[in-house]
Amino acid sequence: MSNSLLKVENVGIQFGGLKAVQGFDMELFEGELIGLIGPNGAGKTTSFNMLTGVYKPTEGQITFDGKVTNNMSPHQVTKSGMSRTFQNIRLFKELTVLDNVKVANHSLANHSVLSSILRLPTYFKGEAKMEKESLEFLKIFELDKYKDELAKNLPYGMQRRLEIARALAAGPKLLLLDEPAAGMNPKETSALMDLIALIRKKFDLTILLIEHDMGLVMGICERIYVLDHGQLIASGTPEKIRSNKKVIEAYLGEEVTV
Ligand SMILES: Nc1ncnc2c1ncn2[C@@H]1O[C@H](COP(=O)(O)OP(=O)(O)OP(=O)(O)O)[C@@H](O)[C@H]1O
Repeated sequence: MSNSLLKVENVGIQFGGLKAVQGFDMELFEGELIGLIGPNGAGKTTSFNMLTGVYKPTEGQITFDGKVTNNMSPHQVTKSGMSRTFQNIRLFKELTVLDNVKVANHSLANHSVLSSILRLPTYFKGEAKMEKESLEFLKIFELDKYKDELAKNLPYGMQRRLEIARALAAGPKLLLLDEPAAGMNPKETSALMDLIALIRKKFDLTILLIEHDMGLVMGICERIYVLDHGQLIASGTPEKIRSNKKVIEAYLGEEVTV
Protein backbone atom coordinates (compact mmCIF):
# COMPACT_ATOMS: atom_id res chain seq x y z
CA MET A 1 0.00 0.00 0.00
CA SER A 2 1.19 3.57 -0.71
CA ASN A 3 1.99 6.08 2.02
CA SER A 4 -0.71 7.97 3.83
CA LEU A 5 -0.80 11.57 2.54
CA LEU A 6 -3.80 13.06 4.31
CA LYS A 7 -5.40 11.95 7.53
CA VAL A 8 -8.60 13.53 8.81
CA GLU A 9 -9.45 12.35 12.32
CA ASN A 10 -12.73 13.09 14.04
CA VAL A 11 -12.83 16.55 12.46
CA GLY A 12 -15.72 18.92 13.01
CA ILE A 13 -16.75 22.56 12.85
CA GLN A 14 -19.59 24.45 14.38
CA PHE A 15 -21.08 27.75 13.17
CA GLY A 16 -23.11 29.16 16.05
CA GLY A 17 -25.55 26.36 16.85
CA LEU A 18 -25.01 24.53 13.54
CA LYS A 19 -22.65 21.54 13.47
CA ALA A 20 -21.78 21.81 9.76
CA VAL A 21 -19.39 18.84 9.95
CA GLN A 22 -18.83 16.41 12.82
CA GLY A 23 -16.75 13.30 13.53
CA PHE A 24 -15.34 13.27 10.00
CA ASP A 25 -12.70 10.58 9.36
CA MET A 26 -10.94 10.21 6.02
CA GLU A 27 -7.56 8.96 4.86
CA LEU A 28 -6.00 9.46 1.44
CA PHE A 29 -3.00 7.51 0.21
CA GLU A 30 -0.45 8.80 -2.28
CA GLY A 31 -1.65 8.55 -5.88
CA GLU A 32 -5.32 7.94 -5.12
CA LEU A 33 -8.23 9.65 -6.87
CA ILE A 34 -11.03 9.96 -4.34
CA GLY A 35 -14.54 11.40 -4.50
CA LEU A 36 -16.43 13.33 -1.83
CA ILE A 37 -20.18 13.35 -2.46
CA GLY A 38 -23.42 14.13 -0.67
CA PRO A 39 -26.57 16.25 -0.97
CA ASN A 40 -26.57 20.06 -0.96
CA GLY A 41 -25.50 21.44 2.41
CA ALA A 42 -23.91 18.13 3.50
CA GLY A 43 -20.63 19.83 4.45
CA LYS A 44 -18.44 19.03 1.45
CA THR A 45 -17.15 22.54 0.72
CA THR A 46 -16.86 23.23 4.45
CA SER A 47 -14.57 20.18 4.65
CA PHE A 48 -12.43 21.57 1.81
CA ASN A 49 -12.29 24.88 3.67
CA MET A 50 -11.01 23.09 6.79
CA LEU A 51 -8.44 21.12 4.80
CA THR A 52 -7.08 24.27 3.15
CA GLY A 53 -6.88 26.47 6.26
CA VAL A 54 -9.82 28.74 5.37
CA TYR A 55 -11.78 27.45 8.39
CA LYS A 56 -10.21 26.18 11.63
CA PRO A 57 -11.80 22.91 12.78
CA THR A 58 -13.39 23.17 16.22
CA GLU A 59 -12.58 19.49 16.85
CA GLY A 60 -10.27 16.77 15.58
CA GLN A 61 -6.98 16.77 13.72
CA ILE A 62 -5.89 17.12 10.08
CA THR A 63 -2.47 15.73 9.17
CA PHE A 64 -1.09 16.41 5.71
CA ASP A 65 2.22 14.98 4.54
CA GLY A 66 3.29 14.34 8.13
CA LYS A 67 2.35 17.81 9.47
CA VAL A 68 -0.67 18.84 11.51
CA THR A 69 -2.33 21.61 9.51
CA ASN A 70 -5.22 22.60 11.84
CA ASN A 71 -3.75 26.01 12.59
CA MET A 72 -2.04 26.74 9.29
CA SER A 73 -3.11 29.68 7.14
CA PRO A 74 -4.35 28.98 3.58
CA HIS A 75 -1.01 30.25 2.27
CA GLN A 76 0.95 27.86 4.51
CA VAL A 77 -1.24 24.95 3.43
CA THR A 78 -0.63 25.79 -0.25
CA LYS A 79 3.11 25.98 0.41
CA SER A 80 3.02 22.61 2.11
CA GLY A 81 1.69 21.06 -1.13
CA MET A 82 -2.10 21.26 -1.23
CA SER A 83 -3.96 23.37 -3.77
CA ARG A 84 -7.58 23.68 -4.75
CA THR A 85 -10.16 24.99 -7.14
CA PHE A 86 -13.43 26.64 -6.14
CA GLN A 87 -17.08 25.89 -6.84
CA ASN A 88 -17.47 29.41 -8.19
CA ILE A 89 -14.70 30.12 -10.65
CA ARG A 90 -12.04 32.42 -9.17
CA LEU A 91 -9.73 33.65 -11.88
CA PHE A 92 -7.98 36.97 -12.38
CA LYS A 93 -10.54 37.92 -15.00
CA GLU A 94 -8.69 40.97 -16.28
CA LEU A 95 -5.40 39.12 -16.75
CA THR A 96 -4.51 36.98 -19.75
CA VAL A 97 -4.81 33.22 -19.62
CA LEU A 98 -1.01 32.90 -19.58
CA ASP A 99 -0.63 35.44 -16.76
CA ASN A 100 -3.23 33.60 -14.66
CA VAL A 101 -1.02 30.52 -14.73
CA LYS A 102 2.21 32.51 -14.31
CA VAL A 103 0.89 34.13 -11.12
CA ALA A 104 0.20 30.69 -9.63
CA ASN A 105 3.53 29.37 -10.86
CA HIS A 106 5.27 32.29 -9.16
CA SER A 107 5.13 30.59 -5.79
CA LEU A 108 7.64 28.08 -7.22
CA ALA A 109 10.00 30.69 -8.68
CA ASN A 110 13.50 30.26 -7.36
CA HIS A 111 14.90 33.72 -8.07
CA SER A 112 15.05 36.00 -5.03
CA VAL A 113 13.05 39.18 -4.49
CA LEU A 114 16.31 41.12 -4.57
CA SER A 115 17.27 39.67 -7.95
CA SER A 116 13.89 40.72 -9.35
CA ILE A 117 14.13 44.27 -7.95
CA LEU A 118 17.65 44.67 -9.31
CA ARG A 119 16.69 42.87 -12.55
CA LEU A 120 19.70 40.53 -12.20
CA PRO A 121 20.34 37.80 -14.83
CA THR A 122 18.94 35.17 -12.45
CA TYR A 123 15.65 37.09 -12.50
CA PHE A 124 15.38 36.95 -16.30
CA LYS A 125 16.38 33.26 -16.30
CA GLY A 126 13.74 32.56 -13.66
CA GLU A 127 11.08 34.48 -15.61
CA ALA A 128 11.90 32.66 -18.85
CA LYS A 129 11.68 29.28 -17.08
CA MET A 130 8.35 30.24 -15.53
CA GLU A 131 6.93 31.36 -18.87
CA LYS A 132 8.03 28.10 -20.50
CA GLU A 133 6.53 26.01 -17.73
CA SER A 134 3.29 27.98 -17.75
CA LEU A 135 2.94 27.47 -21.50
CA GLU A 136 3.46 23.74 -21.00
CA PHE A 137 0.60 23.70 -18.47
CA LEU A 138 -1.60 25.53 -20.97
CA LYS A 139 -0.79 22.96 -23.68
CA ILE A 140 -1.79 20.06 -21.44
CA PHE A 141 -5.13 21.76 -20.84
CA GLU A 142 -5.49 22.69 -24.53
CA LEU A 143 -5.59 26.34 -23.52
CA ASP A 144 -2.42 27.41 -25.34
CA LYS A 145 -4.35 28.89 -28.26
CA TYR A 146 -6.08 31.23 -25.78
CA LYS A 147 -2.88 32.30 -24.03
CA ASP A 148 -3.21 36.03 -24.84
CA GLU A 149 -6.98 36.24 -24.27
CA LEU A 150 -8.29 37.85 -21.09
CA ALA A 151 -9.54 35.11 -18.76
CA LYS A 152 -13.00 36.70 -18.69
CA ASN A 153 -13.37 36.17 -22.45
CA LEU A 154 -12.81 32.39 -22.34
CA PRO A 155 -15.77 30.07 -22.93
CA TYR A 156 -17.14 28.79 -19.61
CA GLY A 157 -15.77 25.23 -19.91
CA MET A 158 -12.31 26.63 -20.68
CA GLN A 159 -12.46 28.91 -17.61
CA ARG A 160 -13.07 25.78 -15.52
CA ARG A 161 -10.03 24.16 -17.12
CA LEU A 162 -7.92 27.25 -16.47
CA GLU A 163 -8.86 27.07 -12.78
CA ILE A 164 -7.41 23.56 -12.62
CA ALA A 165 -4.30 24.59 -14.59
CA ARG A 166 -3.71 27.38 -12.07
CA ALA A 167 -4.10 25.07 -9.09
CA LEU A 168 -1.67 22.65 -10.69
CA ALA A 169 0.88 25.38 -11.44
CA ALA A 170 1.33 25.86 -7.69
CA GLY A 171 3.02 22.42 -7.69
CA PRO A 172 0.75 20.48 -5.31
CA LYS A 173 1.01 16.90 -4.08
CA LEU A 174 -2.69 16.94 -3.30
CA LEU A 175 -5.20 18.65 -5.57
CA LEU A 176 -8.70 19.41 -4.29
CA LEU A 177 -11.30 20.00 -7.00
CA ASP A 178 -14.63 21.51 -5.94
CA GLU A 179 -17.25 20.55 -8.57
CA PRO A 180 -14.90 20.74 -11.56
CA ALA A 181 -17.65 19.73 -14.00
CA ALA A 182 -20.31 22.13 -12.69
CA GLY A 183 -22.15 23.73 -15.61
CA MET A 184 -20.31 21.68 -18.24
CA ASN A 185 -22.09 19.82 -21.03
CA PRO A 186 -21.66 16.01 -21.33
CA LYS A 187 -18.94 16.33 -23.99
CA GLU A 188 -16.94 18.81 -21.87
CA THR A 189 -17.44 16.62 -18.79
CA SER A 190 -16.15 13.55 -20.57
CA ALA A 191 -13.07 15.44 -21.82
CA LEU A 192 -12.54 16.72 -18.27
CA MET A 193 -12.59 13.16 -16.89
CA ASP A 194 -9.81 12.18 -19.30
CA LEU A 195 -7.87 15.29 -18.34
CA ILE A 196 -8.12 14.58 -14.60
CA ALA A 197 -6.91 11.01 -15.15
CA LEU A 198 -4.04 12.31 -17.31
CA ILE A 199 -2.77 14.96 -14.89
CA ARG A 200 -2.94 12.54 -11.99
CA LYS A 201 -0.49 10.21 -13.79
CA LYS A 202 1.68 12.91 -15.31
CA PHE A 203 2.18 14.89 -12.11
CA ASP A 204 2.08 12.01 -9.57
CA LEU A 205 -0.88 13.66 -7.89
CA THR A 206 -3.34 12.60 -5.28
CA ILE A 207 -6.77 14.07 -6.07
CA LEU A 208 -9.86 14.61 -3.94
CA LEU A 209 -12.90 15.83 -5.82
CA ILE A 210 -16.35 17.04 -4.90
CA GLU A 211 -18.82 16.40 -7.68
CA HIS A 212 -22.53 15.99 -8.25
CA ASP A 213 -22.05 14.36 -11.66
CA MET A 214 -22.28 10.69 -10.65
CA GLY A 215 -21.07 9.50 -14.06
CA LEU A 216 -17.83 11.35 -13.48
CA VAL A 217 -17.39 10.33 -9.83
CA MET A 218 -18.24 6.66 -10.33
CA GLY A 219 -16.24 6.56 -13.56
CA ILE A 220 -12.88 7.77 -12.29
CA CYS A 221 -12.73 7.57 -8.49
CA GLU A 222 -11.19 4.57 -6.76
CA ARG A 223 -12.96 5.24 -3.48
CA ILE A 224 -15.74 7.57 -2.45
CA TYR A 225 -16.65 9.25 0.86
CA VAL A 226 -20.27 10.23 1.40
CA LEU A 227 -21.37 13.04 3.72
CA ASP A 228 -24.93 13.75 4.80
CA HIS A 229 -25.91 16.42 7.33
CA GLY A 230 -22.23 16.90 8.20
CA GLN A 231 -21.59 13.25 8.95
CA LEU A 232 -19.83 10.49 7.08
CA ILE A 233 -22.47 7.92 6.19
CA ALA A 234 -20.41 5.65 3.94
CA SER A 235 -17.04 5.16 2.26
CA GLY A 236 -15.72 2.61 -0.18
CA THR A 237 -15.44 1.64 -3.82
CA PRO A 238 -17.95 3.00 -6.35
CA GLU A 239 -19.58 -0.46 -6.53
CA LYS A 240 -20.09 -0.45 -2.77
CA ILE A 241 -21.36 3.14 -2.70
CA ARG A 242 -23.85 2.85 -5.54
CA SER A 243 -25.63 -0.04 -3.80
CA ASN A 244 -25.35 1.30 -0.23
CA LYS A 245 -28.86 1.72 1.22
CA LYS A 246 -28.06 4.80 3.35
CA VAL A 247 -26.46 6.55 0.36
CA ILE A 248 -29.37 5.73 -1.92
CA GLU A 249 -31.84 7.09 0.65
CA ALA A 250 -29.87 10.25 1.44
CA TYR A 251 -28.57 11.14 -1.98
CA LEU A 252 -28.70 8.91 -5.01
CA GLY A 253 -32.41 8.19 -4.91
CA GLU A 254 -31.97 5.02 -6.86
CA GLU A 255 -29.07 2.73 -7.76
CA VAL A 256 -26.73 4.40 -10.18
CA THR A 257 -25.96 2.46 -13.30
CA VAL A 258 -22.88 3.80 -15.03
N1 LIG B 1 -19.33 30.46 7.15
C1 LIG B 1 -20.45 29.81 7.46
N2 LIG B 1 -21.28 30.29 8.42
C2 LIG B 1 -22.43 29.64 8.74
N3 LIG B 1 -22.84 28.49 8.16
C3 LIG B 1 -22.03 27.96 7.20
C4 LIG B 1 -20.80 28.59 6.78
N4 LIG B 1 -20.24 27.83 5.82
C5 LIG B 1 -21.07 26.78 5.63
N5 LIG B 1 -22.14 26.87 6.45
C6 LIG B 1 -23.25 25.89 6.54
O1 LIG B 1 -22.68 24.60 6.64
C7 LIG B 1 -23.52 23.65 5.97
C8 LIG B 1 -22.69 22.89 4.97
O2 LIG B 1 -22.44 23.72 3.82
P1 LIG B 1 -21.47 23.31 2.62
O3 LIG B 1 -21.36 24.49 1.72
O4 LIG B 1 -20.22 22.75 3.15
O5 LIG B 1 -22.30 22.15 1.90
P2 LIG B 1 -21.96 21.37 0.58
O6 LIG B 1 -22.04 19.92 0.89
O7 LIG B 1 -20.68 21.85 -0.01
O8 LIG B 1 -23.20 21.77 -0.35
P3 LIG B 1 -23.32 22.04 -1.94
O9 LIG B 1 -23.34 20.71 -2.61
O10 LIG B 1 -24.65 22.75 -2.05
O11 LIG B 1 -22.17 22.89 -2.35
C9 LIG B 1 -24.65 24.43 5.35
O12 LIG B 1 -25.77 24.35 6.23
C10 LIG B 1 -24.12 25.84 5.28
O13 LIG B 1 -25.15 26.80 5.32
